[in-house]
Amino acid sequence: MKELSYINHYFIKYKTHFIGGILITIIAQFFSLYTPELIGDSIAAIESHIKSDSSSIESVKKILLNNILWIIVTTLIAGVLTFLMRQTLIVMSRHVEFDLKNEVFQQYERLSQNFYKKNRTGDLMNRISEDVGRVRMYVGPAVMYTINTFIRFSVVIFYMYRVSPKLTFITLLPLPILSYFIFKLSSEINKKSTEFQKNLSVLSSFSQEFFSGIRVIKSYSIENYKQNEFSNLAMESNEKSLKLAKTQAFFGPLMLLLIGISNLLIISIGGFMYINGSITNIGVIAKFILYINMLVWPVASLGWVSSLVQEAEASQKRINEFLKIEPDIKNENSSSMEFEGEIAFKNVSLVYEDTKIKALDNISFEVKKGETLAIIGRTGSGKSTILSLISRLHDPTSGEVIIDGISLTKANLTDLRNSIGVVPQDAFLFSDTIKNNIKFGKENATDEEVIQAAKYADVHENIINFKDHYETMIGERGITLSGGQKQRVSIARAIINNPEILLLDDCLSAVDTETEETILNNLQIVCKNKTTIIVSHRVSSAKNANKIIVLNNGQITQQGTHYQLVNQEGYYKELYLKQITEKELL
Ligand SMILES: Nc1ncnc2c1ncn2[C@@H]1O[C@H](COP(=O)(O)OP(=O)(O)OP(=O)(O)O)[C@@H](O)[C@H]1O
Repeated sequence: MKELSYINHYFIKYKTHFIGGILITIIAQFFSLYTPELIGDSIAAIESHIKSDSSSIESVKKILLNNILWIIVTTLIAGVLTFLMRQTLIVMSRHVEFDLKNEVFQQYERLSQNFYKKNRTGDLMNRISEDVGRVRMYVGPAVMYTINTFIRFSVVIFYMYRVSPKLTFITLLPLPILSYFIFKLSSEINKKSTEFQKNLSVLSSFSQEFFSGIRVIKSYSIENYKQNEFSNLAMESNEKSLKLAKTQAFFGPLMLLLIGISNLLIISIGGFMYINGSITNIGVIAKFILYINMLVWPVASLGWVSSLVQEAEASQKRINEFLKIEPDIKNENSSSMEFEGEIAFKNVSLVYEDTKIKALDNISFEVKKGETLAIIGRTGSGKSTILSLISRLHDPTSGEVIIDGISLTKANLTDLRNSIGVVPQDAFLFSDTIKNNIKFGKENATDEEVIQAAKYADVHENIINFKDHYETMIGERGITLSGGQKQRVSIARAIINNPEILLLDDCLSAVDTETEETILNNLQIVCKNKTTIIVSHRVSSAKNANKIIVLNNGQITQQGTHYQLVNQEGYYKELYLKQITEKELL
């Protein structure tokens, strides 16, 4: 219960539901106890009429009618109260589930990229769905059944003891055994159900990957191979579900067996006691049968509840592990800041923690406000890493990244990121309309601003050719954009907010050189007086920059203007000559 103590504050937050639920449960129990009492009394009335003949049939009828009416009324009240009990305690658990999901999600949002590299997406999804779901089972059903059992037990045993202490003791004997077996069975069911669930998530991850990679699968014609893989996984899942069903099938018979034993004990022992006179009427036996049947489910639920609590404890432990993680990148400054866009790297090195790759090695350069810097270099030379340091997705291992004279670690992270427009290499777009994807860069942008940004990114003409224009859905539920279209929508998204700093990570690689030139010319208008950093493999993207740096193995090997670099031996000149020749060949 140590881990579950984390959610105690939710019981305080929802104290009205919680306390209300307990009170309603107590009252419901009292009303539900009227039925056995009234049935017992009715049988006793009939018995005394048969035996003594002293009471007239009319008075017995009156007693029976009266009792039947009371049974209907009290059962109805107990029913309404049971409904209210669920409405308070189970509704409370749904609120807690909602809050906890939000809490976990907020934590996910705080955590930095390293966290996402260390944890698999499936695990992250499980924390927020299955683990939170199990904790809800503790807050809702487990708490509700425990309160219910405790109250019902106390009240029923008090009533039974009042009538016959000896019969009470004997008939209660099988109940702890019942509880023990149900506990064992529930644990087994939970174990098997977890295995089954695990298998199901493997199956759904497999299907998800299959759907995403359907183009590759079809082009390589490996449908049969994938079908076999799927069949094997489905078979495994089938076996696990059969095992689970078999174990679950024991539940009902076990309950019936133990109810049967208890009833047998009441009838036999109660019968002897009636014969030898220690019980005065048969109504007592009827009452006891009904009482014991009322106790069986709460006792059985104790076993079930304890396995629910065990599961919830394990789930909460996993959730707590995530909630306790402190993000590597923290916002240390909450006072609002405005950035001009002067960037300096001072002896910056970065070694990626997990791969131990030294992506940057003692890098120093400066970009003045309004200037454009181009970064050129072979693949894996560290270009994207420089951009990720400017957005502070990582912190350097040594050295300092400075913006407007302030070390990035001291800058307000939210304001910093709001001042930067990023076009990443992979141009990720959400499954939403084109308009919303562009507006993502500026929530309150007008339609005119969206269109203007798309025009600058040279994608407006493409968009208006789609049937639904800017309302066209893209991604899973809509059309598939070409690589170049995606890159341009992504550029529109980055420039719509008119950011002080624009980071373009090889984002024109999928467009032809003509479109590249149009976009670069447009960007010169948009980015007037803004700081721009362009990462590219093409000289054409870099040539107009105020400064170009050439990276190799994380080090700056050359720097200067296009004119200076084409006039010195090195990678830039080689690339320039190669790309000029390619262009001539076209
Ligand atoms: N998040 C990461 N974790 C670990 N290693 C990384 C990470 N990102 C990049 N690397 C490694 O760091 C090195 C530099 O990568 P980077 O992406 O900065 O190169 P790049 O010059 O942008 O390459 P490309 O031109 O192919 O995009 C590479 O060896 C890469 O494998």
